[in-house]
Amino acid sequence: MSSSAAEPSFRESVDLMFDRAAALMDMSPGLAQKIRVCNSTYTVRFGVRLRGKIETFTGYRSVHSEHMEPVKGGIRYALSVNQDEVEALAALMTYKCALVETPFGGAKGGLCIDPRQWDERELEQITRRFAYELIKRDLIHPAQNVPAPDMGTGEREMAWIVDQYSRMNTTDINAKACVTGKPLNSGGIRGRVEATGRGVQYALREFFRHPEDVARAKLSGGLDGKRVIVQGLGNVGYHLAKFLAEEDGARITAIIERDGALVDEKGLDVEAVKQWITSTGSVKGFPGAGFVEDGAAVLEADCDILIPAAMEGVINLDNAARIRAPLIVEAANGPVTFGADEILRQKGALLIPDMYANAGGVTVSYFEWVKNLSHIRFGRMQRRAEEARSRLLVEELERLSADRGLGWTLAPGFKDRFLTGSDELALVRSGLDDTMRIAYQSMREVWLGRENVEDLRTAAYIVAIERVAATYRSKGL
Ligand SMILES: NC(=O)c1ccc[n+]([C@@H]2O[C@H](COP(=O)([O-])OP(=O)(O)OC[C@H]3O[C@@H](n4cnc5c(N)ncnc54)[C@H](O)[C@@H]3O)[C@@H](O)[C@H]2O)c1
Repeated sequence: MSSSAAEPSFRESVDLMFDRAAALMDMSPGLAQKIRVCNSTYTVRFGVRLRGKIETFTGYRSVHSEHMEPVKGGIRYALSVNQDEVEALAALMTYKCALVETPFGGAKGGLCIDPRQWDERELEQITRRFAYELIKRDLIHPAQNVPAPDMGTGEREMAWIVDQYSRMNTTDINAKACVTGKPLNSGGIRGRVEATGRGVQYALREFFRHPEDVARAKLSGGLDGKRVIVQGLGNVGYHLAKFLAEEDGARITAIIERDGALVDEKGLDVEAVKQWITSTGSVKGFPGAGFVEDGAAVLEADCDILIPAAMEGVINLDNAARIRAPLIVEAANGPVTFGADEILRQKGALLIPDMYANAGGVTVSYFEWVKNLSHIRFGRMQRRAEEARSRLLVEELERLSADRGLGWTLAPGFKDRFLTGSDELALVRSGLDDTMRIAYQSMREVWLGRENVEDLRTAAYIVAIERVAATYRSKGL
């Protein structure tokens, strides 16, 4: 995305960020090098007969670190997919999983394809063939390598992949755990589709619980009324924009898409914009909002929070100096290049890094994987425990009221609702919320507690690298 000749590649950018953090740590250069490099990248070229001729596709599955297995990371469908990008994304997965303590190594996959050029039947053929190539080599496997959706893929592709794996491994009782982000009827979990956007919301809520941190971004108060610009109204961007607007009172003052940006200082109706894009294929012509042809220029507009949620490299050496947002939340992976990161820091902007901000997806993927392996509806066990706790609480309230002659009565229906316990979605949400709070605390401790650590990204890298290093130290290389 970035155009300056001085800009490093995406993978180099991730490595430079790693080096900046590692230089502040007490770790041997040899171990740092081992953690930083990508273990392996598999390239596959395969042919599929489509529309009367043979089309050749190129795909990748990169494994960055197997310090824990399975390795985990999405599969991206885009024409821009290449080895450098897949390796950068795989490395970020290693650090992300370590930061939020999901017990996975890091991986990523990609297929060079514009999914909009093919119809559903053709996409199924292509996906099954790509999956076949990866399954054959254990690059999709419940115990070794578990993909998930990323840009250009979703539940539909994951359903084809799990079905393909099941056909090729008919006796594997854990087949459903070979991929996450599946539809519910293929072994998915409630709350996975929205999980990354929900995680961004929880990350922001946690940030705004710390007034000193908010002040460092030259902001004050909470999320209510904050002016937010979102780039990319796909899976991640749509959910986070909707939740922030509908549940936290934020104003989405601009939505930037591929073909332009919509702007409205009063706040855009996210649901209406999404429906418009779905029905017309574009943001153009959306009624009642301003339209800017050069969408990328809107990244530089005045706002409180800028959330790039589309792709990497969009804030780079060319535009970083003109970015006005005091707070930038990396919902996408790698939207800010290494050079841009330095410029933003010098300007005093505060950045919540990708490996933390968008970790909601992999966190809920972990819950889905555990659900598949345990062969029991997620939360059935916890539900029993919660019901028992709730029952004790209600009994205690009733006893207190009777003892003291208070005459308290519980609202009609309340007791029943209270005693039903939590459903799967509530458990997923509370597990995700806990994860985002705890990870923020661990990052924050390093950010504010250690000398020479100036920013949350470096802090996040330090926490992640320390955890990966600890695993290597205890189990050996
Ligand atoms: N899906 C997940 O669970 C997940 C998890 C973690 C991180 N991410 C990251 O979030 C980002 C978005 O992923 P997604 O799953 O939402 O993808 P998606 O394909 O669902 O949506 C991407 C959106 O961005 C738009 N877009 C693409 N290029 C753009 C550009 N140059 N300018 C403006 N808009 C553009 C697309 O039109 C689309 O609406 C990626 O960086 C991905 O790696 C996704």
